[in-house]
Amino acid sequence: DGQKNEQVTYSVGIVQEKSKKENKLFQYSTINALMSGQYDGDITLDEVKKHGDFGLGTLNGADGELTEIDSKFYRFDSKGKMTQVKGDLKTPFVVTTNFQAEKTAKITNVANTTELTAKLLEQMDNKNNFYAFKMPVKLTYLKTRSEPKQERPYRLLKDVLAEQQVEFEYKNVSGTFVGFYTPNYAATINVPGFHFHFVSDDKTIGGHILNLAFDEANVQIDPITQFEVQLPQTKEFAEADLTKIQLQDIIDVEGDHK
Ligand SMILES: C[C@@H](O)[C@](C)(O)C(=O)O
Ligand SMILES: [Zn+2]
Repeated sequence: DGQKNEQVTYSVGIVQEKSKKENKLFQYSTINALMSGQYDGDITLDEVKKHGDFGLGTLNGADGELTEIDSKFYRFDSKGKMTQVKGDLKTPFVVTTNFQAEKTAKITNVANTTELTAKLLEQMDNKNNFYAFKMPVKLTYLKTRSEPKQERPYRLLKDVLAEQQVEFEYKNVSGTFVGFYTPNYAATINVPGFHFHFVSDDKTIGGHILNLAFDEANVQIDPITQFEVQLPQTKEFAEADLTKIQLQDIIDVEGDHK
């Protein structure tokens, strides 16, 4: 009958509502506690990564600089060695978020962290939010620090870093820049202003960024509108006087003052 057999197919697409990340920064302990010498936390990295896949901090004993990318944790130690660390290690201070870029911005001709922070501020619509920044970048210059594992009785972080901070300088290093911004009103909770760590693509170079330079990169920007602080339930934390840390002490510890 010449009836054309039409093959009719229906494809049923289940529209997956893109799961809106809860847009939260999770942190364990506070920067004031870390600055006060609270170097032994009671949370493991496996527990931390339940709260986020992107972050930074340190390990118990202030044993090096910790950076989290895609839920993997890397320690850059005071000998300049980077290792991926196991999830059963504990941390006294860490911040993490499930990174989700709201926008990406091209940044060019950055000669130092001062210029970088100015360019990042230009991209921030609300400076009373927290922010996370993720930036694959080829750094033409990188200066980082780390510090050795501390022994009890623990000293203030500013004294540890003043005497034992080890600085490293590199040229032409490609990797991932991990940055956070905390509004000054939260300065006793987290590092006020900007806090930058780095992990090279070959996982050999990183740490806490003291200075950097690069020609061009696209920074992914994640405004964060909630933050959750898990307080250590250690005896030392319960007995610590966390009111003695001065804002200037934190600024001095975080930046490059050479
Ligand atoms: C270990 C510290 O150097 C830390 C947490 O990276 C920081 O306060 O910058
Ligand atoms: Zn740091």
